[in-house]
Amino acid sequence: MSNLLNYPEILKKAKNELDTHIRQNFLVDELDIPKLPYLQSIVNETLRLHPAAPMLVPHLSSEYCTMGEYSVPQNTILLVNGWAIHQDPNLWSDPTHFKPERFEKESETSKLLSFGLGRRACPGANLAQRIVSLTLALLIQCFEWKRISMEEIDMTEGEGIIMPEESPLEAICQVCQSPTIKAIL
Ligand code: HEM
Repeated sequence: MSNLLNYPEILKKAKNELDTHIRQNFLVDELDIPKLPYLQSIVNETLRLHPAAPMLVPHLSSEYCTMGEYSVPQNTILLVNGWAIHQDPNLWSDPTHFKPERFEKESETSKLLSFGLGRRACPGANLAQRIVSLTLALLIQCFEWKRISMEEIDMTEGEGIIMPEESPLEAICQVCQSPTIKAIL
């Protein structure tokens, strides 16, 4: 939501996608998510710039191995800096910019490490993506969002093994004008 409040044109585009694909006076449902590629791109771009697990989960080498030019002895703790990989200018164009459109190119999604890769990748990835997408879709569909002032939302990262914002988000949200949605809420 913080990024969407800093980029109102992206929020508007997501709202238009919802208005186009969801029948008037119906709440968006989990089954609608595949019809909302722009919303999914917003979720991907958020996980790229602000990965919930920026260093993934520590791994331990069960035997001697090599990684690129490095020799890794047995029983070494290995950390993957997903956050840095997600901002590598050799992999992403304009990497520090919040730009969901980059995921219109399907190959971009395969570069994401938000849920890890391989045998120990997150088994909850599918569930997490569905829940996050549905929650965001409902927040956009049901409320009009505004910043509390003209100032941009401060995106400074806080400390911790997950990636919080340093200052909690404060925003204005008003129930949207649709009578059906008003009645449901
Ligand atoms: C946005 C939400 C989530 C994110 C960003 C996330 C991210 C991750 C990451 C990065 C890893 C480590 C992968 C690696 O080191 O290669 C992981 C592991 C794991 N995640 Fe998630 N996760 C999320 C939600 C969930 C949910 C909803 C569940 C369960 C329902 C779950 C269960 C697990 C488990 C059990 C592991 C350990 C897998 C293993 O070591 O074999 N996660 N997750």
